[in-house]
Amino acid sequence: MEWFDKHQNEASFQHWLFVVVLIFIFTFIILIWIERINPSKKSLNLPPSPPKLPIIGHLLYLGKLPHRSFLALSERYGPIMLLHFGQTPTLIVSSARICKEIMKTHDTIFANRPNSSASRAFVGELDVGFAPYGEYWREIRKIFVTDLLTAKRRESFKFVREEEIGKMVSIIKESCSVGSDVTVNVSELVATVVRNFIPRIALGESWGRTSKYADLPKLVAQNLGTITFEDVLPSLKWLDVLTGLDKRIKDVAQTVEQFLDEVIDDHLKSRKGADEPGDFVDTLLAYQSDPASAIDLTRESLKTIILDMYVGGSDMLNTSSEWVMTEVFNHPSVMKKLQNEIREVVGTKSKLDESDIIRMDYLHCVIKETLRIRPTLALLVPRLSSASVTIEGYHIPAKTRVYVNAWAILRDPKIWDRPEEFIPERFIDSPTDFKYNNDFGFIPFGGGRRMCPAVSFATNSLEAVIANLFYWFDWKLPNDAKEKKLDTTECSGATLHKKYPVVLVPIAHTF
Ligand code: HEM
Repeated sequence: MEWFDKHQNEASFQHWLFVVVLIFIFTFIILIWIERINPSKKSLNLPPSPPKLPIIGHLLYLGKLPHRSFLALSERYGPIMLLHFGQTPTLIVSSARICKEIMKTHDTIFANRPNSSASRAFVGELDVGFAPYGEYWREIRKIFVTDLLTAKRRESFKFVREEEIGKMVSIIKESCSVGSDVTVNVSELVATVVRNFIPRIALGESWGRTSKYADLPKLVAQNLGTITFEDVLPSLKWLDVLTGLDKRIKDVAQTVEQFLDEVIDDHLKSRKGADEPGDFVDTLLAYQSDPASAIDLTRESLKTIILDMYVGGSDMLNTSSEWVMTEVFNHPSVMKKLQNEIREVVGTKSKLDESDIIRMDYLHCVIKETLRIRPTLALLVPRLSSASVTIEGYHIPAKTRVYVNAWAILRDPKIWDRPEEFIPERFIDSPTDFKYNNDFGFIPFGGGRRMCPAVSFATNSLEAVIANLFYWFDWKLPNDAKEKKLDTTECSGATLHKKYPVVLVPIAHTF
């Protein structure tokens, strides 16, 4: 009897399972059919789109490295595609011609940013990166750019940068003196320079309190790149709670809040006079208390703008320095040529001044070529259309998210000769520049109104770190290295990180 009951139960369970699967398949087919015959969509000339699944849309096409998946898709569907991530319409742009339509012809329509669960938790729409296009964004971006550009501030960056890089050089020299095959983790050392340098210029403090919050920039950048259920399938947002994603983002946001509150309170306690040199927070506080200022800067706005400087600065600079080091090391003839240039320009001074760097033309080319072949933000920062618009005859609805696949454009064979090869020489005597690039083929810092406001600051910092690493030292792989080159595997995330750190043996150069 027991045996009969058990099998009766099993049979009934299998029966129900069969019915559930059948209903599921049936619903799926109906949804695909509805999607195909939807007349409202048929009448609009929307950009090409691969077949999509009900509910999740094209989510499966994202893959581990979306910039690579999108390039493969664009080879089939063209340089302008409309995908749906869950319910979110998303335009994927993979050619310079269409990028120009987005960033120049229709720049004001695409000058907004979409937000996400993470961006709402960290900055709302109050920082430079996520503020909607308009008066408020214009004003805070102006503060940001002005602060980065004033001669006084540039001098202070130079001084702090030289000091922090000097410490890195001393550490490497020490390890050279220990033995002939002692490795250094260059990624970690560069991260330390940046971790010390950015807080000093942004917050006016060095490795003190910030050590307690050492991982914050990385955590914020990682979480900003996270897609939650709420972002793509709002009706399933309860899954974010179930998977712990919601808590993870809230926890990081709370730590960010606590950190920035401490920073602001400390600055308020020791306010500087108008003519004393201050840091970025002082600039913001001075703006806040100036009755002639164009907008009211609340404490919340202040915090998010500081976060832009702190996180944007740290994560971007670390990642790009690692890639420069990797590409240069993996191309010995480039490394030799670069070292010759740096050592020739510095001469017998036995000190590398930042003013020397202006004369290092090949170094500028190396930085450009690295950011071409390894753009730190492979898909830039997404834009959002504020009205419907026609591009190349296609209807782009309002509120469409736009990803410009910079990674694809920067290796487009129609623009670049031998695009997969690392050839800094391509930039010698070339007018192609980060800021003035009218054909939109060279866009590692984006373009148009929302282009990165820190181009010069970022490239100057990168050049200073790299020039020192190749001036003072020759480099080789550890004796037990299995490969002859540094690994170039990429990691998924908003920023194009390297999967493995740069670990090399330094050899102090004898002058
Ligand atoms: C190698 C380093 C860097 C790269 C490759 C880079 C790249 C970018 C890109 C691609 C964008 C989006 C542009 C667009 O939508 O067209 C952007 C925006 C931005 N970047 Fe950078 N960036 C770097 C360093 C920095 C640094 C050091 C800071 C801060 C000190 C910074 C602050 C910002 C801000 C605030 C925005 C938002 C601008 C806006 O929406 O108006 N970036 N960056």
